[in-house]
Amino acid sequence: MNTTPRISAHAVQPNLSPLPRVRNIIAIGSGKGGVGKSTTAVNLALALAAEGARVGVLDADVYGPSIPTMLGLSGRPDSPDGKTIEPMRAHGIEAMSIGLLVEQDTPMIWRGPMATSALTQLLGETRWGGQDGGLDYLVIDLPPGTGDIQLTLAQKIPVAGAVIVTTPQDVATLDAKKALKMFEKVQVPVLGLVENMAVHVCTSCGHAEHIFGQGGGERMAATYGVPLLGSLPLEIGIREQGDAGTPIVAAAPASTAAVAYRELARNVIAELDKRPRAAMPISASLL
Ligand SMILES: Nc1ncnc2c1ncn2[C@@H]1O[C@H](COP(=O)(O)OP(=O)(O)OP(=O)(O)O)[C@@H](O)[C@H]1O
Repeated sequence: MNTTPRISAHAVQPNLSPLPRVRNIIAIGSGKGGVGKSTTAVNLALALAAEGARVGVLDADVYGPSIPTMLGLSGRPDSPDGKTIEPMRAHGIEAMSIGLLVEQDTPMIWRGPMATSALTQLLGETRWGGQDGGLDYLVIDLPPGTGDIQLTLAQKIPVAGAVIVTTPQDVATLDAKKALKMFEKVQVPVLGLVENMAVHVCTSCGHAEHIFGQGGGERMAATYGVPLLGSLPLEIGIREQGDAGTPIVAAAPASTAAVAYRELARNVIAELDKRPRAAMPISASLL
């Protein structure tokens, strides 16, 4: 197996101050809620790490943070200097979430600007890659939709590319198109789509069913001229492992689903490779 990491570094939008230790920020968005955005974000992050990269994940879903549960994280992150926060670690990747800073049952009753400012602070004040000499990829799990938070974050954070998650269902692709348009409007390159819950194979009889419809992701990708980066099955193991805090890429790396996430990760890297290179190599930007 070739384990040589193929790490990309890309130009970011002008006028945005890049995070000094982060080479590529990948935003994971969706139009509709519940389509599997967080599940995709954590498994993609782990799959990128399995390709040999140093990876972090930021849970930007302030109103429904699920990354701590999906990564099996508990407790509070450390702040040795009282100014910056150490990211927490799980399954070989770094993670930060508003959910790690508040009680689990505390609702975030914040208006858009407050949530956005809390998130940009969380992003900037976390010592990403502090122990590993930097991160190759920081995966940001955005809240669903195209509201104030997503828009402001997309404008404020130097995102190398966005990945849009949808199910094949019309109501989901319709909203995914809005997310795609939003990224285009704020000049964040759309790397492509992920079609989640594309097919369900019965564990008893092997019958394949397209519960949420068939070909929706492919059609949308063709219509908008963006790649279909991956197609994930609707599978009980993906749900169970997410709930258990050991996502399927970590728990069952040889499973069909994990192999599909690894392919997604390689496609994301390949898409980033097609973008213009950043002027500064990571070794220099880390100085
Ligand atoms: N491919 C899959 N197979 C089976 N279950 C899945 C799959 N993808 C996601 N799920 C499950 O669907 C539910 C919603 O997934 P997830 O929380 O990742 O969605 P989301 O789009 O991030 O939701 P939200 O809008 O709340 O942020 C979870 O219970 C998750 O375990």
